[in-house]
Amino acid sequence: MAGCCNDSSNHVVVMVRHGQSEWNRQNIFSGWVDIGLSPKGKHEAIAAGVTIKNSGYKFHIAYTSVLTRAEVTLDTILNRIDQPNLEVVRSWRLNERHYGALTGLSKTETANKFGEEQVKLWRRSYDVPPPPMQEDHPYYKQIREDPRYAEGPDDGEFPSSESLKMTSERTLPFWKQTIGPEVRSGKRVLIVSHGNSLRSIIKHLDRISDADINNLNLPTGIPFVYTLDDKLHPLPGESMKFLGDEAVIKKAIEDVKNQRRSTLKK
Ligand SMILES: O=C(O)[C@H](O)COP(=O)(O)O
Repeated sequence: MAGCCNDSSNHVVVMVRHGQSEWNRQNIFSGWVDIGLSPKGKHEAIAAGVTIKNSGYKFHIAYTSVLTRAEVTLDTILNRIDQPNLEVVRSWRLNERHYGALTGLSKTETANKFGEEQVKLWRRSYDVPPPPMQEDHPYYKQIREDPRYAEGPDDGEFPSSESLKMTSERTLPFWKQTIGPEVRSGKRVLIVSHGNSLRSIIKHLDRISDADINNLNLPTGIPFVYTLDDKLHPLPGESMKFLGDEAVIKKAIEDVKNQRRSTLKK
């Protein structure tokens, strides 16, 4: 099987950011709002499945968030790789970072109002959270009263806005206590999640500094591979290896980076 390691102390984890969502397409902050995939996102999910299949990967278990855009991307991939019945663990801890008061706002209009620099801080800095979502926010009730959160997060954990650092405080315990032991036991793991929840895991794995994490933009729907040692440290040169066509990958990364500029007023 391609992508397999004979050395049992090496562990393969494949990660994918969900395909483009309707709000990615419209350039709107989504966070915990349950927005579905756009037509392009559905194609990206299929393409991700084809790429993973062509690379020969098979999995023992998959992890995803409780948001539909990630679940649908995962299901699409599993169908393409002929593993529709794979064990799937869903957790709110892999949700997108909570975008607080910015949720539902246009990224372009927000940049026009608060300035590009401020929006870049909110979107990409390590420890600057967006303003909190108050109870009168149009999406507050929809998120807080969603039955999928009946089992958690509890009131104390439920975010009203999250920086990347705050996002890490829920993703990394899940990585270390739930996913990590499975990886170490020899299971091949697939994770389908979100731009910022994955950035928080990548920051940890690759020991990226608080300053440098600013520059990491994850493309939608492009699978990438980590090969880890027994301590779950990436092997040299085996971090974040994107699968697929190089030009497509480069363009997808640029598209995410330039999102806020796409219709910025002159
Ligand atoms: O929540 C969102 O709006 C996106 O999924 C991630 O957005 P970002 O690239 O602006 O962080």
